[in-house]
Amino acid sequence: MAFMLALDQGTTSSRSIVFDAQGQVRAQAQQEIRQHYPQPGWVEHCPHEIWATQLACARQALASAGLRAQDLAAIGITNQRETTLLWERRSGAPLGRAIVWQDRRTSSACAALREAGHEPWVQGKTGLRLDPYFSASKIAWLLDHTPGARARAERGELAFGTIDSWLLWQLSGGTLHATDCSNAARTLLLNLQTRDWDDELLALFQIPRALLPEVRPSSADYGHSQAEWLGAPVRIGGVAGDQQSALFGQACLRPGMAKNTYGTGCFLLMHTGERFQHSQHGLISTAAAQVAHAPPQYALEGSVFVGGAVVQWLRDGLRAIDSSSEVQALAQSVPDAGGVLFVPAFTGLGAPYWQPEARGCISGLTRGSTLAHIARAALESIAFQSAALLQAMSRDAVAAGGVPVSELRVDGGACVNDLLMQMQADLLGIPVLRPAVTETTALGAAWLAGLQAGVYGGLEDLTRLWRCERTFVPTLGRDAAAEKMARWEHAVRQTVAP
Ligand SMILES: Nc1ncnc2c1ncn2[C@@H]1O[C@H](COP(=O)(O)OP(=O)(O)O)[C@@H](O)[C@H]1O
Ligand SMILES: O=P(O)(O)OC[C@H](O)CO
Repeated sequence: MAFMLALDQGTTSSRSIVFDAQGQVRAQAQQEIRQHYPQPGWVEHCPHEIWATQLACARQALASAGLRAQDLAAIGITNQRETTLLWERRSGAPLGRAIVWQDRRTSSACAALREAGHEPWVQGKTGLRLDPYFSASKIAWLLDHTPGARARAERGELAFGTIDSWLLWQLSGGTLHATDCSNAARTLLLNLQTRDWDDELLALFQIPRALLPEVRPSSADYGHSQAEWLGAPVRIGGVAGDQQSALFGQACLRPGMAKNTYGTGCFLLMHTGERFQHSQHGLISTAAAQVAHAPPQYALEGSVFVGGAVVQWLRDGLRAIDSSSEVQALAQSVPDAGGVLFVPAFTGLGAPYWQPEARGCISGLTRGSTLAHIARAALESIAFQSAALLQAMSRDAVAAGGVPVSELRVDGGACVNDLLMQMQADLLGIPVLRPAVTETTALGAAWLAGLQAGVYGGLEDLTRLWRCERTFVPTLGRDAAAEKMARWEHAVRQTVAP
């Protein structure tokens, strides 16, 4: 029996999961990582802690599975994307902490580039917006605020990496400086069509090419881990950003197939095939995971900033529940939200609205409104925001000559909530499919690695392995769903400052 070890380095924790060739979880381990908030709007991670926790989890998962390194066919890496760090090539020492994707310190630098009219051509090449979310402005910030860094970068003494590159560097004992196309596509420096770093983008952000890792496909040869880490060298065969990895792990491998991950935020991705497609509806374009020697694949992506986090707010802010899992019972204690609408625009609204100044709003309250109605409206808000994204994707798909999305595959911590999943199916009017293995992010990395190692013959094998645990079928009439969406859109407009 072949086994794969997935390293899943996320924003709040490092996890490692051992999968068998059938895609079943054999063992897993997880450790939280510390969040550093040195100033308002800044978020940092310690690179040493990321590596130490990831390695400890890998060892622990392997031991709990009762396996040795020799039993592993390959390692796959998946990671929080965009998070940026620099290190010294000679010593491997990081130049300070990593700047996390959520960090907004480069907002004004990005605004200045937008005001100077650069966004259209940057979007044309990268599929992205000029936003501090992506890596480029973070790299420039580090070069400008770390004494001597810019000159050292130009001399080729420093390396830039997203978290995948950092883990590869560590695993290879400082011999491999590489990334995969799905991570590189989130830097604002990769030309999505040539799949190479782009000189005009490098010039715009004033980033020396000597800093950058080599870009490889997601399922490809990444060498072997050093024997000291797991007891013997293990082939590294897969690397992908966590959302593209989840799209792969959901076996969304053909144009029009889509997945939504319901975590703190929600990340919706739709495969668009071999075509780099620009959104007409406020979504971003990105590279999907790519298999070596196969054509590049693309996806459209949209994210909801406050998804499961609205349930955390019910718990910690309102103290309406003691744990997230209690929200379903509270929301189900009433037949509907009683006219209450909750737009959780705590930190503005992302795609397809792009309203950074919007703030949260609970409307439609009456004398009869209760916490249960608010809890139900909170759950509905996750479904409404996701539905708005999926509808935008379907419109883009149709505009490109394709067909609307016909089913939605789901994962993430909040997908266990049956009520939420039913609300989602009702609003969308398409089936919502929850897989038997909901660890799809790690599974995607394991599959990418397994493909490279020859555990699987091709993508058809993976399509066959994907199993549905439960399908939520829409029960609401389309007119009623449209009316609900219209009320939601009206409530969204109320959150935007006049
Ligand atoms: N039963 C539930 N119903 C609704 N939301 C839930 C439920 N259980 C967990 N959540 C939410 O899911 C989120 C955690 O999901 P997870 O995938 O672990 O997030 P992340 O990877 O973003 O840290 C939290 O925001 C939590 O409030
Ligand atoms: O760490 P996660 O799973 O919340 O994912 C973070 C995303 O990759 C950010 O783009």
